Amino acid sequence: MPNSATNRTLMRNTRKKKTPVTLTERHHPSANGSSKPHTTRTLIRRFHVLLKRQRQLQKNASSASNAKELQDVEQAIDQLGGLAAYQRMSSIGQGKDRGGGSERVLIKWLIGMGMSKRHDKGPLSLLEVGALRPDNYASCSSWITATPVDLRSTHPSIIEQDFLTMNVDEHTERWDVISLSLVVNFVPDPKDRGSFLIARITRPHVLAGRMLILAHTFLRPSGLLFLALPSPCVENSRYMSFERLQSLMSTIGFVGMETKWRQGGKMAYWLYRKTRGEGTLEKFQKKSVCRQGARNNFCIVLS
Ligand SMILES: C[S@@+](CC[C@H](N)C(=O)[O-])C[C@H]1O[C@@H](n2cnc3c(N)ncnc32)[C@H](O)[C@@H]1O
Repeated sequence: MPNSATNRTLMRNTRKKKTPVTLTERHHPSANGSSKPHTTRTLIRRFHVLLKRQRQLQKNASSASNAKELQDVEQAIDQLGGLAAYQRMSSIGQGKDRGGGSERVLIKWLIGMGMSKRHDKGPLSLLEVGALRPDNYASCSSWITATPVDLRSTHPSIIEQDFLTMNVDEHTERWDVISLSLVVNFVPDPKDRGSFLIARITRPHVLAGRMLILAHTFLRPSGLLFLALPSPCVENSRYMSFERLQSLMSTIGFVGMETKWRQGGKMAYWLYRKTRGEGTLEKFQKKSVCRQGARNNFCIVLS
């Protein structure tokens, strides 16, 4: 069960005290930018395009033309404010005035499953990976003890930690719930990653698969995984579909409990329960085309 020792152990190894980004980056041009939904979305989209191009160019940075373009792309990312500005924009997008963040979907599902009333078992320990706000679960503090972590902390209460480098011995079967909301589709620049080893793996689809497998390892038996992705990742990807995702998840060892999405919508959400993996990972070790035509390239590979 969650306790302050959980947080203390994590913090002892990894935590760096951070000044809230709202204080440190007030000087940056994008810090005072408009928070109109349109502006926010446009900036987030621009970030995605630049980050994707950056990854493509990094694969062959030894060619002179690529190196030059890479420099330009990195300059453009810096001009937008880098990961800090991207996080700020995503955080604005999560605001209550925009319908709130994904945590509202998870909380509703957990309440529906009776999790807010299991008084004898104590509060649920929830690891929130990719947390932009420290208090997403504050309204449920009597039955959820949340531990927010992010690659780049934007608040002193958010632990600065790469999920992919969390200590496996320490975290195996430790968590009741893990939230991966808009994280599996987001693989930032290697220089934003703490670990050199992980930094060398730049293939986002491999990191995405690794996150899901780690989440399975870190959950208690029958623990719950909350996954949120932009709908196009499954609705309009060359390499991913709802069927393939379901098959991949049951291979890792997740059984679907809840799903929420609508055709042409922005977001898709799933709640899975940890179970035993079925079959072998082999089928998911390589990209496999699900749809032809002009599609996005979102993909998850289990290696
Ligand atoms: C698009 S934001 C999503 C924020 C929020 N969870 C939401 O649903 O709106 C993605 C966040 O995930 C974080 N992130 C990505 N990979 C991560 C990793 N391996 N470990 C921890 N945080 C990670 C990024 O730093 C970024 O702040």
